Amino acid sequence: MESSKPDWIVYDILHHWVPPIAEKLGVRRAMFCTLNAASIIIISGPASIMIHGRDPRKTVEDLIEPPPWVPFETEIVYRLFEARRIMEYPTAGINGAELNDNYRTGMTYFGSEVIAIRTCMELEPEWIQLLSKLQGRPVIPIGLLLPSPVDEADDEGSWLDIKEWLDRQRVKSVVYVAFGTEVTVSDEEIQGLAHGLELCGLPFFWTLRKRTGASVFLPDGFKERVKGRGVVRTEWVPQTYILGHASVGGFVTHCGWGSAVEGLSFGVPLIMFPCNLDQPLVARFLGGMSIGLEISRNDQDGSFTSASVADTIRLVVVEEEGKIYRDNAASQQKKVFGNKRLQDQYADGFIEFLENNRAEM
Ligand SMILES: O=c1ccn([C@@H]2O[C@H](COP(=O)(O)OP(=O)(O)O[C@H]3O[C@H](CO)[C@@H](O)[C@H](O)[C@H]3O)[C@@H](O)[C@H]2O)c(=O)[nH]1
Repeated sequence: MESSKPDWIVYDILHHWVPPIAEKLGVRRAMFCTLNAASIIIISGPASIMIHGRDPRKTVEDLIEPPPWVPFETEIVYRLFEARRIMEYPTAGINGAELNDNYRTGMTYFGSEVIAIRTCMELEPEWIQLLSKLQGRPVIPIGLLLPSPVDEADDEGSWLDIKEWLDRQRVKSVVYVAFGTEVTVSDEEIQGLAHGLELCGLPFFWTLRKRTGASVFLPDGFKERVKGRGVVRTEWVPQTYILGHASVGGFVTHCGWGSAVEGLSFGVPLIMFPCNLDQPLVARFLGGMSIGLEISRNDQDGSFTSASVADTIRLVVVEEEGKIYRDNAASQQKKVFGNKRLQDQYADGFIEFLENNRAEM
């Protein structure tokens, strides 16, 4: 920063050490939140409370209710087994660990002049306004940052091989399965999902990255039984290219905000299997819009059956009773998630804001 003298620095929500350095050097400061507004508000409240460790939520039961700083009614809450996972998360804000995520987020808010956030007013106006009120700073929704179009010459992640397989499948018949880059899906969960995919009878493409479980954890004989119908890849794949392919008809997702937005930007309805962090909140939020359906799980321990995996997939992707999810995903794609003009306006607006509010020389 000292040598390049930027006008602005834009940083992630946990980089609490950036704002004091920038301020000293006269560089303007924008925090960039890659979570949606409802999720970040529910995860961490007003900066002053987070910095001083005064989060009133101390028990699992506290987390299954909306936090006290949300003044309106909402269905966006954790379930019991999810709240337990939140409590156990190593850097969770509510476990009192030094420099925990809530402290860091609080300090980042505190040192920032504005909050830029990957969302838009069409989706969650009341939450965006609340975020600004709670943190006492302007909040700039910068839109959903739509995926770049497919570059046919780009073979990153063996796209051309994958495309060749997708091209051979029927339109809107393939189930794409992926759980992002951070969460750990247990061996037991992988087994349950695998049996469910086998049972659903539809073609599927599963990116099961090594971090979330290697192919050795798949049920015995799984690969042979689904041969020709199912593909399992353990290395990085070009997710947005896959989701944009005409053969994809449903997305089994952990509901990371990035993945959810990508799927919906192509009008692909979601089969939701949220794991941790903001993901359950994203699932409740999008579930409320009926653009996807959660795989039902036991409230106490999160267990689920492979039959419910198969049924949810079939309902969302092919069954007549699930048409509402496909229709809503398609109409929301047009209106909001895939509306390039609208989303570009948000991004352009942010750039304009940065240009009009440069650091004083
Ligand atoms: O093989 C792969 C695997 C992932 N991706 C991409 O990686 C990104 C994953 O992002 P996201 O869906 O947001 O998931 P996480 O990586 O798990 O994201 C973390 O950050 C998100 C906010 O940015 C939170 O919503 C999540 O809960 C948190 O786990 C997406 O752009 C995917 O397209 C690929 O392109 N290929």
